[in-house]
Amino acid sequence: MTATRPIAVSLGDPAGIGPEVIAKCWAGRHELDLPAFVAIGDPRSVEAVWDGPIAVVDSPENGFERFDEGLPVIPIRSGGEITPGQPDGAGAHCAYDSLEMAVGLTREGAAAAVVTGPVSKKQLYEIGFTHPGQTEFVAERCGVSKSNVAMMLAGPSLRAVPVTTHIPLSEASEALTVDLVASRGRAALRGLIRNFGIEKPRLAVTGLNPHAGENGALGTEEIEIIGPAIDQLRDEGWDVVGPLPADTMFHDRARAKYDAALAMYHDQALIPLKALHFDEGVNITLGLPIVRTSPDHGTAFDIAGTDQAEPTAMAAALICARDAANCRKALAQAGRTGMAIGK
Ligand SMILES: NC(=O)C1=CN([C@@H]2O[C@H](COP(=O)(O)OP(=O)(O)OC[C@H]3O[C@@H](n4cnc5c(N)ncnc54)[C@H](O)[C@@H]3O)[C@@H](O)[C@H]2O)C=CC1
Ligand SMILES: NCC(=O)COP(=O)(O)O
Repeated sequence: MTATRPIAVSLGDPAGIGPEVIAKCWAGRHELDLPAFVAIGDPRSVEAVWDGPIAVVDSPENGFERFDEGLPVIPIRSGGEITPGQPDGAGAHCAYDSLEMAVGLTREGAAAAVVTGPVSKKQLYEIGFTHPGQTEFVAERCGVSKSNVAMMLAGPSLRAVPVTTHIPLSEASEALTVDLVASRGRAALRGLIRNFGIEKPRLAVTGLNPHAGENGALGTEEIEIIGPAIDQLRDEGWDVVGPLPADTMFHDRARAKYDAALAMYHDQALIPLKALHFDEGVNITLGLPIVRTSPDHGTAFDIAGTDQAEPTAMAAALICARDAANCRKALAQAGRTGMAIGK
């Protein structure tokens, strides 16, 4: 990461806890050893929950220069009043515009990485946001097909990637295909090399059904879809095991055997991750030309404005973004892409 390129952080929904956790990160930047960052969003959303110094800036470079003066914020004004815990349409537009600018600044190279603050999917859907989440939005802005990115939730002792993400559970089984499972698996494996520097990544793949289908007696997705996708990845030279029963894949001894778990649906991956690491979980989008991370938690409207929000997951997202950017830089300097083992 070059000296003048901070991380761009979109503040997320102005009525959520994004403004509070990023302000707390700035206040704790020395103890937490955080990289320089510039926030993007409405400065009033920070003022509503924090009485520390704010430096209104006009570019990431300017934010970097003034980082020690106050929390640097590139302003995106919300059209309405901001009341913590009470989201509205104007706030959703502000969250959307902040996200757009943070991604744009990172894509053009003015910022080293993007960290996205928590948004309310419901509020965004109501103003016409057509993507299931920020993951797919960033993928589209980067020109990457949504099936070639993967949403990884990462904590100190578990990394988990769901194949299907923000769709109703009743549709998850229908959405699984050999190609989708294989492409998410490939994105996960490449992502482990490119963002975490793991030279020979090991992937463990869950089944969908109880006991991974019990040899077809409890469901056939393992035989017809997940198994063939694993075979494809193995044929490409990747170290992949599965399909394994999901209920026995996440205890301590099991987790020691793999670098990431590929799960079939959202909660199959996110429940173990959040049970183990809610306060330090990071959401990282794999398969992008830029680095994008986010804290694992949401908008927490129930506690916004009450000074109860823990900044630790946001701090972990900043550190993960810095480390991933540095990892990619080191690979590039070695003339490598990180797209396959040894490559
Ligand atoms: N990265 C993102 O943009 C994400 C957005 N969401 C969105 O957030 C909204 C709310 O989702 P929920 O399922 O309620 O999850 P949530 O993470 O916002 O809240 C769940 C519970 O954890 C608490 N909590 C969350 N973060 C905390 C923190 N940093 N410190 C202390 N307590 C914290 C909340 O007060 C609440 O009781 C939804 O609209 C969802 O779409 C959810 C997850 C990630
Ligand atoms: N459950 C994870 C989540 O909601 C974050 O999704 P995204 O907005 O980062 O795609």
